[in-house]
Amino acid sequence: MIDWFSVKDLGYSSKKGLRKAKPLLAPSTADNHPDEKPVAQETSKDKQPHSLPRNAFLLAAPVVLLALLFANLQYSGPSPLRTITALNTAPSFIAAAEASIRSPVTAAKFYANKARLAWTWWKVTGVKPGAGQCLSKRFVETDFISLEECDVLQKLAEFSRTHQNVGDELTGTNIWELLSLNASREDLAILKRTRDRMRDAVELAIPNETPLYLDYTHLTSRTPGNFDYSHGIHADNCRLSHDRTECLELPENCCSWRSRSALLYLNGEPEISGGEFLFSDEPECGGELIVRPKCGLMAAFSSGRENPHGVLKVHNGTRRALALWFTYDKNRKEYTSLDTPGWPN
Ligand SMILES: O=C(O)CCC(=O)C(=O)O
Ligand SMILES: [Fe+2]
Repeated sequence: MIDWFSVKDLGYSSKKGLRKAKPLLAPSTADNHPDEKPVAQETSKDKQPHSLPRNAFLLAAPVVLLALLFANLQYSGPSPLRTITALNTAPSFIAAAEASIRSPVTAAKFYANKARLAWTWWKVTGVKPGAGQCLSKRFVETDFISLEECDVLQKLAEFSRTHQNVGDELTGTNIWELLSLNASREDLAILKRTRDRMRDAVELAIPNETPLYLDYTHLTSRTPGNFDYSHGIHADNCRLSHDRTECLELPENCCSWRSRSALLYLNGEPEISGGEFLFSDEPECGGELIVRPKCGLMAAFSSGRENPHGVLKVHNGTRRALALWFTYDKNRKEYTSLDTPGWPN
């Protein structure tokens, strides 16, 4: 489940990446030193330093909420969901998304989550999120999984043996391969849980009336290459023309049925240089945006022409990511059966 207005989110900042969450409320002295004698008569002045952080937080919360509300009201363009209709290649997608928002409960969850995501977007990219429009087609999450979980997923990514690119810059592995190579059940359980959580986060942030299914799970490893891009600018469910004004149908075998994409990065901070994820230029989203991959950072977006993206060259190290694609087509679901041999229930 999503951690609404997670307090630990407030510990991050800046374009350059993310620093560790810091607690907002300092532990009280009494907690740290149980043997310390209580002060006999504390004056109200004495109390102030202890209560200030809590008061500051209580005062700041409504101000932040009002600021986010104001940012949303300022935006006067078309409904964010309609914007996707105009651009997305699947015509039924937006009607379904709008219908799903009509339920007051879904709407409340959606807007609360959107306010939180607006804050996260700002912290990660340094750009105000176009007063909300942008967030209906792309968003980022920070601290989505722990360092330990990143390590487990990196270990699974090491199983990769499917060479896919010129110069062997990219290798990837999938669930079938992991099962056939007897990856540990505990590790697979972490993979399963992570991808289910990613699905939930994507479904909540960019909704639709029908359920979202996992279409394909790819654990990728990218190493230094000879080109400027490790993965050139592209869209995931159609083929972008060079001037990016058109997006053509992809061949039958892949992947026009994909509606959502999500990438979760797995490298600890000093492990790699380069390999930045790039959202290509979109004026209402703050122009070209670079997201520096880091353990627990997730970038997610709708898979059509509205989200051209790519990966810059890796300079050092092996860049590892969990890439997921999602579909609304039940027949494309990655697992038709939960009791696939070896796959944790
Ligand atoms: O690894 C990434 O950051 C993006 C990869 C990607 O866009 C893709 O595989 O389609
Ligand atoms: Fe992609």
